[in-house]
Amino acid sequence: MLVIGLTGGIASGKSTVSGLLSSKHNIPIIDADYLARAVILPGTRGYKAIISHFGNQVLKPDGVTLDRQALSDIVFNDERERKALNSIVHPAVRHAMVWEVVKCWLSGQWACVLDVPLLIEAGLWRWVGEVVVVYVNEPLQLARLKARPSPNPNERPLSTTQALSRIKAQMPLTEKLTYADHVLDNSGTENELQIQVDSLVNKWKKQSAGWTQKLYWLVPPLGLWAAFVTVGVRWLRHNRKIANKRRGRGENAAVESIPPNREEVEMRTR
Ligand SMILES: CC(C)(COP(=O)(O)OP(=O)(O)OC[C@H]1O[C@@H](n2cnc3c(N)ncnc32)[C@H](O)[C@@H]1O)[C@@H](O)C(=O)NCCC(=O)NCCS
Ligand SMILES: Nc1ncnc2c1ncn2[C@@H]1O[C@H](COP(=O)(O)OP(=O)(O)OP(=O)(O)O)[C@@H](O)[C@H]1O
Repeated sequence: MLVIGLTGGIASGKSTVSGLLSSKHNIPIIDADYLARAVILPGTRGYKAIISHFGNQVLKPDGVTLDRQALSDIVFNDERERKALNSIVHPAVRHAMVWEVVKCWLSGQWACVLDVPLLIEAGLWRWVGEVVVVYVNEPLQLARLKARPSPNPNERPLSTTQALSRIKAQMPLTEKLTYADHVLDNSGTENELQIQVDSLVNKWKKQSAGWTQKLYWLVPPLGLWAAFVTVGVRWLRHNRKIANKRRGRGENAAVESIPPNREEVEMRTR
């Protein structure tokens, strides 16, 4: 089974891509944001740890529900507090994710997607077969983040300062590109994004169509061996990229691997 790690920057379009992968191509999605919510619901160990660390200031007036906005204001403005929250939530999310992958494998899926905003930062990129980064430049990212409707209608849209502090809480997207096996450039329309997604899925389908995939499923030790080889090759390839980057070549190569966005094309042709 092909385990695909899908990442990007905040509001770069990961959910839009995973929506396409799920609805159009029927690929199961394991959504880290969803799991991160589930592991801190009232009564869970995560919930108790959050209250014990952050206190009642992160509770709504009902005294039970977590006030996500209040928690965001703290963690997106203070790296130490963000690390504290991560250390509560991330182990539980990782645990839940492993189970979801096992369930996909047992049900005979040919692929599954881990939609994880912090795939690179948390080191999970090492454990997937393919890393896909959804890319937009920062001005477009900021504009889309501010324009995105909040799931809670009572919440005000993010200010520029709030939006920037969320963007800065993650590794710069250009740096994430150095980890990518595939880059989806989301600077254009959703239709243009869909064309890139379709072509990537076709490539994966061809790659997974052979008898070896069926053999790996039927003979689990072989499947495990193939997974170890994939992970080992990924580490070696990335170390080589980093070594090239240190020699001053790799970073440009990664950035050049994405198509120029519309504004850049317009500027170049002016
Ligand atoms: C801070 C919280 C309460 C904000 O909740 P809110 O509903 O406003 O946002 P939501 O959960 O939908 O996250 C939106 C986006 O913010 C970014 N983000 C969330 N948490 C983090 C973090 N710790 N560091 C960097 N970026 C983050 C991601 O890109 C995510 O997709 C929540 O995101 C949270 O519990 N974060 C810690 C867990 C985490 O790291 N989640 C990311 C996936 S594991
Ligand atoms: N090609 C596009 N053109 C215009 N708007 C887009 C495009 N792709 C995504 N959007 C919009 O940008 C916003 C962010 O997209 P999306 O929610 O998919 O990003 P995300 O990377 O999943 O964000 P997060 O990390 O916060 O979960 C959404 O409002 C979405 O509708």
